[in-house]
Amino acid sequence: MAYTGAMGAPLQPPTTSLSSIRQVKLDKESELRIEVGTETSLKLRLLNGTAEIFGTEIPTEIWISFPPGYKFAVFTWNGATIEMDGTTETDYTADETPMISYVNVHAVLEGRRNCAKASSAKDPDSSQGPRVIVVGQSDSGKSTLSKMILSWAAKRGWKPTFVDLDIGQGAITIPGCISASPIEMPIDPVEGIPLDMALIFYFGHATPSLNTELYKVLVKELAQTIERQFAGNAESRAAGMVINTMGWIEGPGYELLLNAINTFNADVILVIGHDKTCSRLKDVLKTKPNVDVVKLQKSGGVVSRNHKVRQKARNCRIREYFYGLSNELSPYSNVANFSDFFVYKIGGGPAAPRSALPIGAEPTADPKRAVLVNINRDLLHSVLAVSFAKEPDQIISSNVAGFIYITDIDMQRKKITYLAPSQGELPSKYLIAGTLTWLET
Ligand SMILES: Nc1ncnc2c1ncn2[C@@H]1O[C@H](COP(=O)(O)OP(=O)(O)OP(=O)(O)O)[C@@H](O)[C@H]1O
Repeated sequence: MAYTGAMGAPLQPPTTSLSSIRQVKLDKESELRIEVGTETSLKLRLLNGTAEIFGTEIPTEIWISFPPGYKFAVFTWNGATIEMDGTTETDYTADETPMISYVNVHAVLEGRRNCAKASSAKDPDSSQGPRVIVVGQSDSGKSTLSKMILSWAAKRGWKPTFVDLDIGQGAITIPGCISASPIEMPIDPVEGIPLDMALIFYFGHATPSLNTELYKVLVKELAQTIERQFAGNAESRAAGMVINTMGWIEGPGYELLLNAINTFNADVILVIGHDKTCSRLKDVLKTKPNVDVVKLQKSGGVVSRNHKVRQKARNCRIREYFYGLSNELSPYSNVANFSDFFVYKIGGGPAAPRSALPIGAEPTADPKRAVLVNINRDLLHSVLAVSFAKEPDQIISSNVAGFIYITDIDMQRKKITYLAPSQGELPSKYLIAGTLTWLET
């Protein structure tokens, strides 16, 4: 059967695919929730009105490209028309969102930053802006809320510090890291956070249970470094920080959460949609009158990701580090001798010599000890961090310059082939290995 339209012009057969160019009109305080199709990217632009993606306003008339699988929402405070070109897995509009409560939090934080700015820099307490920590189960929208309140603050001219303690996904850099970065501009919804000012410590695993002691040590190192930066920079101090945490909030995960709250001296705890954790935290922190525990509603748009999707997201993040979001980066493949590097793993080796232990006691592995490992094919496909340490005993307390990816180990010629973001010698010969691997596809 042939299709003909007005004036007898042929029409395309009807299709069930959502791949055509189409417009969506959004009423005020509503959002368009989108999951980009898994195969191709989606282009989107704002035709009229105003709209933002996770706290960052989008420009009018400019097409923005979103990679396959990307999940996001375009929210409007006052109404907007959006145009999309490409395939989506799903897209729908929602007028019930927790955005008003989120922006109210932003307003309170803004007030505290202003008070901090107006105080004498000599008073370390009153000149300190809010230290916010965002808590919730996996897929409760913690990273999204963190980015939103950071972007709203940056839009008002503040330069708050983003602290990412979520080693599972990595909102600043690759997974397996504890990191921080000042946010000087609203966060680009696609490109994310520039790495040039990031302070990164490498934990080396995507789950904290593999070495909780090391996790705590790195949290402390990062907190102390930020504390020193705040001491010399009144502007950053007044802007405060927003800390994104892991979704592990039960058992040892809860202990790590309390440890993070105390280590960073957090004074605003935002709990997304988890009554039990909220009341537990209120109870345990009631002796600290300056700490506010605030429960916030989870957005109905937050997408749950199963283990496989999370693993895929981790791989994408590592790929993005080396190749960029749309293959715009060209990493270098380098070959080095085994003797050019010292590869350390943290955790292992005896905690104390047997002679120092009571009779009959067995030495246990020290989770905070950097142990030199032999280079062998076990390291194939590992992601190693390049430490800034000058000496081996500084490895655990040093941040890292970046990462390399081991693509070949030649045991006979004693050569390593690795991918690095740039050409030439690495900034250090001390490398840190964990369990983080990547299979380049
Ligand atoms: N309103 C929304 N509409 C559509 N997608 C959303 C919305 N809010 C968040 N998302 C998406 O849902 C996913 C999960 O959100 P997010 O990463 O913020 O959760 P999380 O609690 O930080 O998860 P995790 O603990 O696993 O890191 C992300 O892909 C995010 O882009």
